[in-house]
Amino acid sequence: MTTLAITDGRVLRPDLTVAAADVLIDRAAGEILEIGPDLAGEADETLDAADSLVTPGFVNGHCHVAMTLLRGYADDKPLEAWLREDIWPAEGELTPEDVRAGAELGLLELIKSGTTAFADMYFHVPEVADAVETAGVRARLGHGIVTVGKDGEAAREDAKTSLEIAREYDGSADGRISTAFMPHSLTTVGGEYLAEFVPEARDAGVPIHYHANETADEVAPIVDEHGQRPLEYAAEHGLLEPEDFVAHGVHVDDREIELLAEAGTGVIHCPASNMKLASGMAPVERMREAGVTVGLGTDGAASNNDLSMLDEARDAAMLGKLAADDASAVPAEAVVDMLTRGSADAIGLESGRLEAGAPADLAVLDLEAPHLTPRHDLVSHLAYAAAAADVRHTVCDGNVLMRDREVLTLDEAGVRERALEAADALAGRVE
Ligand SMILES: CSC[C@H]1O[C@@H](n2cnc3c(O)ncnc32)[C@H](O)[C@@H]1O
Ligand SMILES: [Zn+2]
Repeated sequence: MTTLAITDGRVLRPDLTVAAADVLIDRAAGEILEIGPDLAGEADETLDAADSLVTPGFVNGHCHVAMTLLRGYADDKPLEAWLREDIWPAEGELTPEDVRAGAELGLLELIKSGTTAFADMYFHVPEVADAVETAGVRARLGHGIVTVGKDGEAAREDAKTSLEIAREYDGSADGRISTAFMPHSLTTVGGEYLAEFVPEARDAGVPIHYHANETADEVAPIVDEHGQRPLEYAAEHGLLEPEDFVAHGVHVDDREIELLAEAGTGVIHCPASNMKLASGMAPVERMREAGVTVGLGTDGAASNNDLSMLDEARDAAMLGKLAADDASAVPAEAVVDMLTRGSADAIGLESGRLEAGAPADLAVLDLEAPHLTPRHDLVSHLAYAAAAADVRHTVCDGNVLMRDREVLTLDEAGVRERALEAADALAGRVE
């Protein structure tokens, strides 16, 4: 057994207390062996965490990681116009190589900001999976299905692709990659395809992930056409199971919150995307009070415009208070819980907590910074004051992905150069 010790840090425990301790990791198993004093002597390798906070690696519960190529490409529009006028035409030009370049850029950003796991919906998933395997993070990946505007054959092909990808890649990259069946949303995938393919996804044993209740404009047609709220419609189509998770959940009423809580279906709150596209304010406090598992996600870099989960945490706290008209709503502890355990639980991963037996997925944040001084409360700092640049080490599955701010699994300069080239060529093709 080879071991790694994270030494002399302050460790964020599952009960959200902080203790001075070392973390001893079994590298081959990718698991935490022990958290306690003076473990450096038992380790083959050490990672210094003096003056640092050791936290579970952040879990990004909803992303389109390759959309980094479209960062800044189209801003300041609402969802529907943004997708139809700008994003979908550009995505129509993306090659598998572009998606690989965009995914690597996004993964670089995730590792540099302390994220060790993410859920991703996109196309050209083999390229995303390959990049994830190289980068060393954990991911739940899926091919996003859109059937509107397609003939029956093309629509069925898209759904079949999602199922095949989910079957083929589940458990790949030494178990770091898991998958899901991913209909894009309840309005962009026809009910007949849900009826045909959801039972197959259940047979394949993979969860289902989709955008839901993101904008008021997306809710209205479902109510008009089916006489049901979107999540009632989703339940009727077998899309609300404990392993499933929905992105956004902004416009949910009391009955839908009850349905989510009863079903155990997770919600990934994406506050930055919801603010930028002016989609609305999710009732996070009410969902958490009702017992819904709530996690956090960035959504894609084209609607955010970065992939920092620490930014997302701060946004969730701020927006949650505004939505509830209550400064005590969505407090720091709730936000840190959503950033780590909440997202992990929602997307069906064991990570998100630092304790013996848990996956060795963690981030180490440098506390020696003016904006993290003084240190009354480190949970408060994580929720409100820490930033991506404070992350000094990132570890996933027992492997050091970034040491002292140097990413070890990806060549940063090469990744940036390939992404720049791909983005410029893409913009040229779309014009
Ligand atoms: C078919 S792959 C996924 C698909 O989703 C698009 N997308 C990005 N952000 C959002 C969002 O906030 N709501 C709905 N759809 C979104 C992305 O551009 C891909 O086309
Ligand atoms: Zn999305």
